[in-house]
Amino acid sequence: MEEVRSSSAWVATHASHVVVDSSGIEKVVDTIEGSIPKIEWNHEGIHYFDNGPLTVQYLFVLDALNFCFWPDKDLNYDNLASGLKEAVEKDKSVFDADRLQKYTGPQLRELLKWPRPLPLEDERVRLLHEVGKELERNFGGKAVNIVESCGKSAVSLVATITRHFPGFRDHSVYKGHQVFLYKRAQIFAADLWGAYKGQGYGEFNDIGSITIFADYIVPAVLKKLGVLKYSSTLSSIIEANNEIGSGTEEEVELRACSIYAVEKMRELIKIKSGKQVLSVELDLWLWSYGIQCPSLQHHRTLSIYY
Ligand SMILES: Nc1nc2c(c(CN[C@H]3C=C[C@H](O)[C@@H]3O)cn2[C@@H]2O[C@H](COP(=O)(O)O)[C@@H](O)[C@H]2O)c(=O)[nH]1
Repeated sequence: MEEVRSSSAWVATHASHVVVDSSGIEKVVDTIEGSIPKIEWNHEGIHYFDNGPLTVQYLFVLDALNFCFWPDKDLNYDNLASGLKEAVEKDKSVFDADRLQKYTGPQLRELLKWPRPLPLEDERVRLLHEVGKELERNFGGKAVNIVESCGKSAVSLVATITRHFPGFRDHSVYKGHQVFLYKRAQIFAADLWGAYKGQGYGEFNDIGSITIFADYIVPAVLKKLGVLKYSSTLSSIIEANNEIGSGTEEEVELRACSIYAVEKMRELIKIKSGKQVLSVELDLWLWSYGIQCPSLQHHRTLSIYY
């Protein structure tokens, strides 16, 4: 996504709280020598997959809710993915557009078998309603129709989703510049690509244009790897587990500098080893590395975007 790459680059070159350290990038590239460990999509089989259109509906609902687990220390992505998987295995109509428009908080909790209110529960329910309503209004109720309308282009899939679904329109205005991050729209394309192994509904001729998904894990991993350097103020906010506001300079810089840093890593890998590594592959490696470091301290922002 050109606007994601170029607006993230603008942030990185005007940042005041986060620095992208090129020697840190050099070190990481040297250690992986252009061959990142191949992480299998659908680790531990937590995702629903039937090789058909219902999987597309499942992934779209999953990525509509794929954000902000950290306020509940027991909740994580796997709970969401496997909870939705069990729900749809039990009742194939559970993600029908008309039903998505009616769920309440308690019903979503019941669906996920979560014993207490979910973080940002009202927003999660509102976003389900938004998805159901727009799917019904414009896509015959089926997410597969969005995929089929994008002519095997991940860029046009992301553009269509961010145009029609405000909840996926992950952007900020930073120092007077609009910055596009599009984390959940891009990860939907990547999840399709991963689930269907680049075939069928996962076939994209431009998957290379997808950037990493600027969540709260990847910036922390890049900091741990010495690729990102934080100001002392920012470091102490994160170490103290204090919240960082959505849309603040600090938050935007953490996310945008992560995107920019990985694009730089990609370029350096190409120069050093001639290998064309995808940001999606780098992301999966960085994210998997992150969720295996229980001590990893990530920034805490209440966001519906990641
Ligand atoms: N950058 C990036 N961020 C990702 C994912 C995924 C899962 N992707 C699936 C696709 C292939 C794999 O097999 C995965 O199963 C979730 N997240 C984000 O992490 C956070 C959840 O963290 P925690 O609270 O610890 O569970 C939350 O913001 C969530 O949106 C990813 O791949 N990349």
